[in-house]
Amino acid sequence: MRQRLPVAAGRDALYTLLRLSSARKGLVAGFLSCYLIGLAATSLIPILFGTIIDGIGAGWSSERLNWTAAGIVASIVVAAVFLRYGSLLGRRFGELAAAQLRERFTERVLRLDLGTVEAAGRGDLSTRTSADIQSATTLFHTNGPELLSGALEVAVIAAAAVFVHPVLGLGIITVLPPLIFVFRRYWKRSQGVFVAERGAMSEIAESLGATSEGSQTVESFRMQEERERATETEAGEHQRLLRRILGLFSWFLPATDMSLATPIVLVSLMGGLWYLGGGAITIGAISAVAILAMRLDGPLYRMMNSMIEFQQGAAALARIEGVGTIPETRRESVPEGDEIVFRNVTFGYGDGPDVLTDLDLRPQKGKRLAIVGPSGAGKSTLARLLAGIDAPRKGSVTIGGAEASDIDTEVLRRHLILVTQEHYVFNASVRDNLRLATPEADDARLKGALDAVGATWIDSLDEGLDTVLGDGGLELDPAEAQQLALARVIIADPPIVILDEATAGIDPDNAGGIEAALAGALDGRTVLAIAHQLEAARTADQVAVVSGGGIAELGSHEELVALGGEYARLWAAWRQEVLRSGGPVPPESRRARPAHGKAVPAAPACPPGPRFVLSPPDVRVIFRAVRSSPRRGICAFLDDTP
Ligand SMILES: Nc1ncnc2c1ncn2[C@@H]1O[C@H](COP(=O)(O)OP(=O)(O)OP(=O)(O)O)[C@@H](O)[C@H]1O
Repeated sequence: MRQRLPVAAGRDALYTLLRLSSARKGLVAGFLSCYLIGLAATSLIPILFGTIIDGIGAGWSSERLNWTAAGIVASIVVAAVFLRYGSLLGRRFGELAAAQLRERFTERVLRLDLGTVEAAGRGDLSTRTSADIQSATTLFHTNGPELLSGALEVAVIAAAAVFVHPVLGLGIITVLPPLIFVFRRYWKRSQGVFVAERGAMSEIAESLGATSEGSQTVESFRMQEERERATETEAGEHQRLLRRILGLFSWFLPATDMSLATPIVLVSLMGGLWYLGGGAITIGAISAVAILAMRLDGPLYRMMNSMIEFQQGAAALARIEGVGTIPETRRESVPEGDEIVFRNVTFGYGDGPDVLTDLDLRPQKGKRLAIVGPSGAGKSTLARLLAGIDAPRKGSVTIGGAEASDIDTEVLRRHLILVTQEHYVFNASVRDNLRLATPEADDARLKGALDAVGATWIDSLDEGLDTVLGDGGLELDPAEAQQLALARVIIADPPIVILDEATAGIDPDNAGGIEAALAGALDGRTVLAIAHQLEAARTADQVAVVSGGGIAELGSHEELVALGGEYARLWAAWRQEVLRSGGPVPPESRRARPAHGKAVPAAPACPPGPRFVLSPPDVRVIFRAVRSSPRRGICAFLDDTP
């Protein structure tokens, strides 16, 4: 059951908006002052225009009329300069506030418990880190300033109209109560729908991500239709919400249109009747107030147009702020040393059954421990517990005496690195990607680490370590990305390394060599290598077999093969599999041994061609064949399992 990340309440999002604004009081004050001066200047234009009309009627001198006209030109210039500068300040404020929002969000996300992220699903977090951040950023540098400047313009126009003629000016103000009513009603009804719409976007991202990541499984299990149906359901829900938003717009827009038409009709009617009735009003005043009423359209339409994006931004901001409401798990323990102890560990996921039960394990310090076992036995779970991602239900997993799940994340990272099959390549140079954990590492160290993991592709890059990776740069394939991650581990050089199928994405013919090189580079570190490729187990100092919820066997490769238990069976099965698939063969098999156990000279390297798995009764016959016909291209690997 997925547990979506929380969404902050609307007032919390508003509070963030105000807090980010108050952090840049100078810019906000500059923006508001410039806008006010600019808007006052624009409002002066119709007032002066009305004055000219009345002045002509009153027989003003041409000099006086010219000066008034010059006042209009000056107002235009002042308005242009101040509004432009105000807009620049608004955007500058928006960019800075958005940058601060992004930084705060990144910090919060990095502090999140991996378990929380996993429970929410990646789509939720990735939509918040991409589309939501984008929308919230637009809120700060475009829609927010537009709405604010629009509201200011409406206020200044209304004030100017009241200044020209208090009674007619009230005609303009009549637009405000119905508009505020319509806006409020619309906002109340729509904001929840906008938040739901963003959530539906996350679901689609989650679904598409799962389908593309698991494409092989989808194909293998013929799940295409099921996945299509799931995506269609989520897209259908998203469409339904978009229709609701359009439905809300279908009454909001006509209602605001009607409200907008009211003042101009009212002002013309009132002014005309008043003038014709011989009231104390001039044509100039009526013209000025009518022009001001007409100018209301501009800011109000601008505000309406920004509304959808503003609401999407506000919904996005509530989702971003929601991440900050997740209580932070305090991790305060500090390990003393690097000794690892699993003691009576019982663990299961969520409410599910126990995966591990009363497991005890004490890996030897500075040695390489291979963890093997059947699929689903709990090997990766063991790694997650040691990496502090999950805490055991019972018992303890300690590093240097401190509970792994309670060690401060920064401290834990210095002690331990977990390398899985998932590697993220940052949109930065190879050098920056490698130096993430160790900023002080020099180029020689970076190159040495790349060599150790067989990343020869670096030599073919014209710009070497300066080559930019990711979007717009060099796209690494999964195996190369994995090599980069392994090189990063060598550079970071932590005392404990967990390799969870870390070479699984690399071509099997090279994986063995890389594992060996990696083992050399990590010599003296405590390495827990979870291995499907049992070749890694053969070369490890110790092998632990995870089975039945605990450690079923523990010992060296030779000891466990001699024991003839679960490991011996796994080893035999793996070799059979390797032989069948024509992959790299474990060294013991390369040396053919007759039934009485006397070693024979190693067979020459095999050319590509058909391979056969032989059962023990065939051994002698084939031996003779290989010895007597070495040039016939027969290449035999003898299965020496009992
Ligand atoms: N996040 C999870 N939520 C629920 N169950 C999980 C989760 N991860 C693993 N499991 C279950 O826990 C059990 C142990 O899984 P784990 O991945 O540790 O096994 P494994 O030995 O590493 O398997 P494999 O060799 O196939 O990777 C399995 O039954 C698996 O389905």
